[in-house]
Formats: sequence, structure tokens, C-alpha cells
Amino acid sequence: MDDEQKNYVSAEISDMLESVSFLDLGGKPPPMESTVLPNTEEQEAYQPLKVFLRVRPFSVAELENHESQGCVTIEDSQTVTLHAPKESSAVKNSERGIGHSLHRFTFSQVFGPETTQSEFFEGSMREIVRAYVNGVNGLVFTYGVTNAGKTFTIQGSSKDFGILPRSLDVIFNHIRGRQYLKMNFKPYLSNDVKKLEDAQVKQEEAIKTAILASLKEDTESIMNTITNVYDLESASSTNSALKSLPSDSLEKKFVPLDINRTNIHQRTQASVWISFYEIYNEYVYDLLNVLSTSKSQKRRVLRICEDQGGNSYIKDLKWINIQSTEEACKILKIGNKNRSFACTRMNEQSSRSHSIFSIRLLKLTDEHQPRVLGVSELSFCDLAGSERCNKTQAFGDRLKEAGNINNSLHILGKCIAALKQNQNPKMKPSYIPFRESKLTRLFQPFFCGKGKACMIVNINQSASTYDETLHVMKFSAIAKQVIQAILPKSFGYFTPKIIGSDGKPIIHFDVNTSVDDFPDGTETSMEEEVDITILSHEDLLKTTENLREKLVVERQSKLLLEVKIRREMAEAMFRQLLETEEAWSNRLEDMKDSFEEKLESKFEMYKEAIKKHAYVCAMEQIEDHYVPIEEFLAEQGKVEERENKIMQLEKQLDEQSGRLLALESPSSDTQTTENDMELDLINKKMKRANEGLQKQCKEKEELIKSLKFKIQKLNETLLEANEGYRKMAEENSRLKHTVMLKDQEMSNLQIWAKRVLELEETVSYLQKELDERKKHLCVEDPKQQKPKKGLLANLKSTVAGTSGTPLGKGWGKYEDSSTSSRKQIPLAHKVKE
Ligand SMILES: Nc1ncnc2c1ncn2[C@@H]1O[C@H](COP(=O)(O)OP(=O)(O)OP(=O)(O)O)[C@@H](O)[C@H]1O
Repeated sequence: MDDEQKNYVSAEISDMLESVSFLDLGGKPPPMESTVLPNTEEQEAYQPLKVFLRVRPFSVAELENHESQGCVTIEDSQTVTLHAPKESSAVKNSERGIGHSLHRFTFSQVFGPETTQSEFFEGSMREIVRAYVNGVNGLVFTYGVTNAGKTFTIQGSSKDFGILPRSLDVIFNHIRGRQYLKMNFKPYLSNDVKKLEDAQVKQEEAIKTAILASLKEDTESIMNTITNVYDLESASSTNSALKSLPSDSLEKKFVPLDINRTNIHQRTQASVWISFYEIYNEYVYDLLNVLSTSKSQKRRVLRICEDQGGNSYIKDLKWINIQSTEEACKILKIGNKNRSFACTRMNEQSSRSHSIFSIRLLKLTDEHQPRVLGVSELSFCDLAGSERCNKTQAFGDRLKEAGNINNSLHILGKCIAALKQNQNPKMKPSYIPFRESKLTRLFQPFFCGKGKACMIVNINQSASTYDETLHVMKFSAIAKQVIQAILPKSFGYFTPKIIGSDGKPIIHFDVNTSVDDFPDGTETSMEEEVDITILSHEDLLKTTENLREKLVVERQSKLLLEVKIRREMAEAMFRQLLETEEAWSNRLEDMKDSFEEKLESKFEMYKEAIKKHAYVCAMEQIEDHYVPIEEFLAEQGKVEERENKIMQLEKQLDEQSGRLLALESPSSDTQTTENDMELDLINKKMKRANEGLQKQCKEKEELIKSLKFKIQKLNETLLEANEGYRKMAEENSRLKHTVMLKDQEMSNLQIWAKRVLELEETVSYLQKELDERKKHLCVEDPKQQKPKKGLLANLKSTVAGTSGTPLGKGWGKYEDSSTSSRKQIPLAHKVKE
């Protein structure tokens, strides 16, 4: 998938979003407003994700460029309309009949370009911060194209603080006078607290001092390079600017939240810790790592791990204890210095990473030896702005960054779309790819009930980024439909584990479980990134022991499972064989029947054809030679008459020849003349008779010839019929052969069926054998067993132990010669087969 396609959300998600956005037309957001007072928290366990829209005012440069100003129209406090400018792809597409040039979107609230930072904070953050100080975790993330004002919204400028410093100020206002200033309770893993020894506390203090000192050292350079949080104008008076950050100044800028303090235990204290990290090119970096400030030094990549509860946390992430908003702002500034910014075509100071600033609030009892009552976390995620690579003309590092940014935003889009789809009971639940990117992995708990999430969508009104802005809006439209299931957590609901400096739990406040439960709780999932270093040596040994025992049990169950599966497979195979056999025999019968039918019908056909042919021939012959009987008799009469005439003529000829002999004597001349004349006459008559006879003979010869020709033709037809019959006979024999083969196949199938039955017997024998082995295993000391490398090795060894069984024989090379309890099983050779 190229970057163009991957921008924000995939094409198909985008299409889905398109339809969603139109479904929303005119529709007001569902009733979801509810106050986050502690006693109503249970009621709002399910609520749609809050999505706020903030529209950035035009910058001076944009105004100078005469950017089209009619792309974004705010209709009311919840609705905004986007009008595609002429040069945008949306207009081109709509002209081609794909999509629309006008889009309307609804949000939890829309903040126009004239909205001040204070108004925005009041309108969007009030609820989430109030819930947070009462113990509900919160996540705020800004989403939008590059240069849309995400960083400005979160951090703000020195004159106009963003939601992060304002939230910090509210938090410090809230805990004022009840702040726990010692650093001996520190956030640990995802939701736990570590109790530090004095030496460790000193170390913490030293780290903090070093971080703050690094700011002083670099003040000048920071002011020259970082302008995101504090304006360049204030560079000359950096320190004074920082000093002018105390909460008082903030308080003057906005009305403090009306937080219900009464629900918090009167005698409680709070400790505030912060962390700041970034996800850059899918690597997590601690932004508060002072060592990494040097650009030449390679930054240390942090790992995302999971604790016993499967909650993700960043291993070795620095948590710094802070006592005031100004301290937090200083640290934020140091973090910003380490953050990956770059000058892109769209934004001079573009954030090239997703940065996450987290605040952990530890609630403690107000005693000499305080107890930890709860931990809550508020995270601000400034997502990197995405852009189309061709538009930004990105290449090299920028292109790689854009690819990674787009990819993680794309996965975030997929997660949100899947979350939304899974809320529809009519649809098949789909896999939510939280683990496909670091960002979504860290966001996952917030979409699974760990706390309240809220999304801030930043857009600018520039026509040049209209298409990207439209994508963002579509994305937010679907995000708005995600229902969050927020566990009714407040302080004291999920009490954290307190871990001692040695890594062992020292106090466990959950009323339902005791400290003794902890070792079991240390059981970690076998994920590649599970952090086992959090366990002490003893726990590790104990865990190993437990795991070993579990392994034995697991192996037994696996063996049982395998036997069960084998049996099921054998049954299934047998069933399949029977079905196949039945199917084949049916098929065979059908084929036999159909061939026989075909054969018979062909025979009939040929017979009919021969009969017809013979009949036609006979008819033709009869037609050719048909002579009516009268004609025939007349002809016969004629022939007889002629024969009589011939006989008479012959007689006359004899007489005439006798006379001629007598006349040969020279006595009378007259007589000779008469005789000559008579002879001439007879000759003439004979000649004529002869000619007639010759003509008749010719006719008869021709008749004989034509009859002979017809006989020849009939012979040929007969030969052809013979040939057809011969072919039919051949086909018949072939079919008989096929039938014979099928019969053979059937008998083979029957043999297989018998074999399967035998296999089944073997399996049942194995089952018995296994039961025996199980009893044997139970008696054995599991510790003495050598752990095998895997299930197969274990199976093989187990089967080798029972090498007298058919299966054991199959794995002869693993046979244990010492096994005395071999049994001779007659089925062994069958299994081998
Ligand atoms: N609401 C606003 N009022 C006045 N200026 C603003 C506002 N929002 C943003 N800006 C200005 O717009 C510019 C870009 O803002 P910003 O750096 O916060 O954008 P971004 O979305 O974080 O960009 P990227 O994703 O590239 O980091 C900055 O100069 C900022 O001061």
C-alpha cells in the first residue's frame, strides 16, 4: 500500500466513513452529556467517545496567499460543513459521480477560529480533568493534518497556554495544601507504586536536578530552536517567562474548575509525577533522558512491556516528581528539545513523532507513614501530523517518517473502525489490531475501559489541504460513534500494589486479596516483551518451580488432549471413509446403470438403423425392378413365341440346307433361281430374328449388371453395420472393464475401513495405557522429572515409555530399553502400516 493510499485511513474505511458522515446529516449527537461527579460515575460507564473539533484561524502567510476562505463553515456549536474547493480531488471526484462536494459533520462540540485557549480548555477538558482528579484515568489525543494546530492546542504558547499546562494548573490547584512533597512513593509499571529507599529518593532528586539543570545550560540554544511552546519573543527573558508560569498566572486566565473536593478523603495527600516520551518511526524514546540531549549520541529505544494484568507500560521510562506547574512546564520544554521536529513544506516546526505527556497522581493517606490509596493517569498525546508525500515533496528521512506516521494513524483508524463495528450486535465481531502499532498498543486500555478518552480534531481552513482535512473529518465521524466502556473506577476502586525497593510487594490494599497472592500475580504471559526483571530472585525461583509443576500438568493435559484429538480424528476419518465408500458405491451403481442404459439405447439405435437401411434398400430394389405380372406374362409369352419361332426357323434352316444339297446337282437352272430367292428371304428373316435376340440379350445383360451393383451396395451396407456392431462390442467390453476397476476400488475402501477400525482399537488401547501412565505420573515426584524441550519430545518420551504399545513401536529409536513393563500388543504392526 503506498503512502498516498494509506493517508489517514484506508480507502475502504474512508468509504465506510463517507457513508457514516452522511448518516449523521442533520442528526444531533446522542445524549451523552453527564457530569462526572463521583456519585454518577457508575451511570456513565458507557458513553460515546467525545470528539471536539477545533478550527485554526488563517495564518498571515495563508491570508497573503489568498487561500480560498469558504471551505469550512461552522453551522452551529456541533455542526460543520466542508465545501470542496475547485482544485480539490473531492470536486473532481464528485464531477465524475464519485462522492460529494459538500460534507456535513457533527461533533461533541465545534470550536471556531476565534476560540481562545481558555475557552477551548473550558469547553473540552473540564470534564476529563475533573474525573481525573477524582481517580478516573484520561487520554486526550489530537488528530489532524500537519500544521492544523495540534501542538498549539496541547502545549500552546508562552502567552497562551494550551490544555496541558492548564490541566496541570488545575491539578495543582486541586491538591494545594495537601501535596506530598517527598519522593519516596513513585509510579511503577502500569498502575503500581514503588516505595523507595532513602538512597533511591536521593537518586530521584539528583535525576530531577540534572534534568532541570540541562534546561539552564541549553536555555540559549533552546530559545533559538524550539518555538512551539514559548514564542521567540520571550527568548530574552526565558527565566522570567518560566517564572511567570505559576498557577496564579494561569488562574487569572481561566476560571478554576469547580471540583467536588468533598468526595476526596479529607486527610489525603497527593504526589504528582510526569513522564514525556515519543514514538518516532515506531520506536519509543524517553524525551526526559538527559543523556540523549546530545544529537550525536544514539538515543536509547524503550520497550513496551506488559505487567501481570496484561497492561502495557514502557519499561525504564523516567517518571519525574513535580511540585508545581512551572516545574512541569520546564520539563515539558526539555522534552520538546529532544522531540523529533523537522521543517516540512507545510509546517516549519512539524512534529515528526507522536509525543505523549503523562501525569500520574498518587493519592496517599495523610499519616506519618502514608499509605497509597490510588493512582490515576492523564495522558496528552500530540499525534504527528500526516501529509501526502507528493504534496509535501518529502523524501529521505521525511518520507520514512511520513510512512511510519501514516501507518500508525492508519492502524488507529482500523482499530476505531473495528471498535465501532464490534458495537453492532448484528455484525460479526472483528479483530481489533491494537498490537499492530506502538501507538494503538498504548491506547488500547483506554478503549477497553481503563479510562476516559477524548479526541481533539484540529483542522485548518486552507483549500490546499482540503482533501486531507476531509479524510480527518471522516475519521472523526466514525470515532465519534465509538462507545467507551469506562469501568467505574475512582480512587480506591483499583488500589495499586506497593512494591518495595527489592521489587517485592510490601503492602496490598485490595480487600479481596492478600499480599500472599502476589507471587501468583507475578505470573506473566509468555509474550516476547514480558518483563521478568521486575521479579525478585526468590520470586523468580518460586515462579520457576510453579511453572515447572504447571508444565507437568500441562503436558499431561496436552497428552490427554492429543489422545482425544487422535480419537476424534480417527472417528472423523472413519466416518469420512464410510461416507466416501458409500458415495463411491452409489456413484459406481449410478455409472453402471447409466452405462448399461447408454449401451442398450445404442444397441437399439444401431438395430433400428440397420433395419431401416435394409428396408430402404429392399424398397429401392423392389421399386427399381418391379414389373407388373401382366407385363411379365406378356413378356414371357413373347419370349416363348420367339423361341418357337427360332425353333421353326432352325427347322426351316435344316430343310433348306437339305434342299440346297439336293439342288447342288446342275440339272435345272430355274429351280436354282427360285431356291436362291427363297434362301435370300430366309437369310433376311434369320438376320432380323438374330438381331432381335441380340438386343434382348443386351437388355438382360444390363439388368444383370444393375442387379450385381445393387448386391455390391447391400454388401457394403452390411459391412458398415458390422463395423458399428464391432465398435459397440468394444465399448461394451471397455465399460465392463471400468466396472471391474470400480469394484476393485470398492474392495480397497473396505480394506481401509477395516484398518481404521483397527486404529480405533489402538487408540482405545493408548487411552488405557495413558490412564495407567497418569496414575504412575501422579505417584512420581515431578521435580525428578527432566523437563523436555517441547510437547513432541514429551509425547515421544511418554510413548517410548510405553514402547510395547503400537505407538511406541512406531518411535522405536526413542525406546527405553530399561522399560520392563512392556506389553505385547498384537496391533503393533497395524499402526506401523
Ligand atoms: N488556534 C490557533 N490560533 C493561532 N495560531 C494557531 C492556532 N492553531 C495553530 N496555530 C499556529 O499554527 C501553526 C501550526 O500549528 P502547530 O505546530 O500546532 O500544528 P501541528 O498540527 O502540531 O503541526 P504538525 O503536525 O506538523 O506538528 C503554529 O505556528 C501555531 O502557532
